[in-house]
Amino acid sequence: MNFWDSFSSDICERFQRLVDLLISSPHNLTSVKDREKAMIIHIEDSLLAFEGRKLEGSYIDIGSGGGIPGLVLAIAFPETEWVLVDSITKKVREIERFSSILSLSNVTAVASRIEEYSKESSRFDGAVMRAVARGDVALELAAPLIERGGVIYLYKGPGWEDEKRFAFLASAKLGLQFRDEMSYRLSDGSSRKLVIFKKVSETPKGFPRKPGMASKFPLGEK
Ligand SMILES: C[S@@+](CC[C@H](N)C(=O)[O-])C[C@H]1O[C@@H](n2cnc3c(N)ncnc32)[C@H](O)[C@@H]1O
Repeated sequence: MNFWDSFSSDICERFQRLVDLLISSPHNLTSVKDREKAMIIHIEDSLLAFEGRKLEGSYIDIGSGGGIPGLVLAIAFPETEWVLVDSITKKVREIERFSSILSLSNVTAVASRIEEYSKESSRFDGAVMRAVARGDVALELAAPLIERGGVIYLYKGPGWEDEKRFAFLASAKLGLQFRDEMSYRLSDGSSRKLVIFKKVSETPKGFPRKPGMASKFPLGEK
């Protein structure tokens, strides 16, 4: 079965509409301006990572930019609830505009640094992050926001091989456990990974650290 055949025509139309909105945004949300390429880089990548998985519950997309992968997953799994966070307000306003045009009632967009948002937010069943930070930094930003038993999904490219040792060191300090590393290939031939960590114990006191500290003094190097 063709990959796209697993989605209804209504859902496929929303993916296409989202790509059109992304590439035509005046706020430079993506360097990919070709519609077909953008379908692969943004929609296919967001979805293939979760092929064969069913998402349920509440999720946070940290460093969502123009809403990727959060908006795509919110469309694909309408029964899930999403909070999409980015520190750049104009990007978040665009996410709000896209959600409204696409009539997505399961998406909330928040303009904040994630380290600040962590202090006031309730917890989520899972977090997704694509192209935000090195593995150890990403895990530190996500861990406090997840329920115990919840899951962090990192979208990674081939660079994961070089950064995984940092992520593993950090995970031990954050009450996280590595669960899986799933490889997939986009239809343009590029290879990707979905890396999965589970929160097995409470995040130790002191996290989140102040804004910027996670990347300035990464846990994977201490
Ligand atoms: C390269 S973009 C990736 C956007 C999107 N996830 C994607 O894959 O297209 C990284 C985004 O993360 C956001 N970001 C980085 N650090 C952040 C932080 N500490 N809190 C909130 N957003 C952050 C940036 O503002 C930027 O929009």
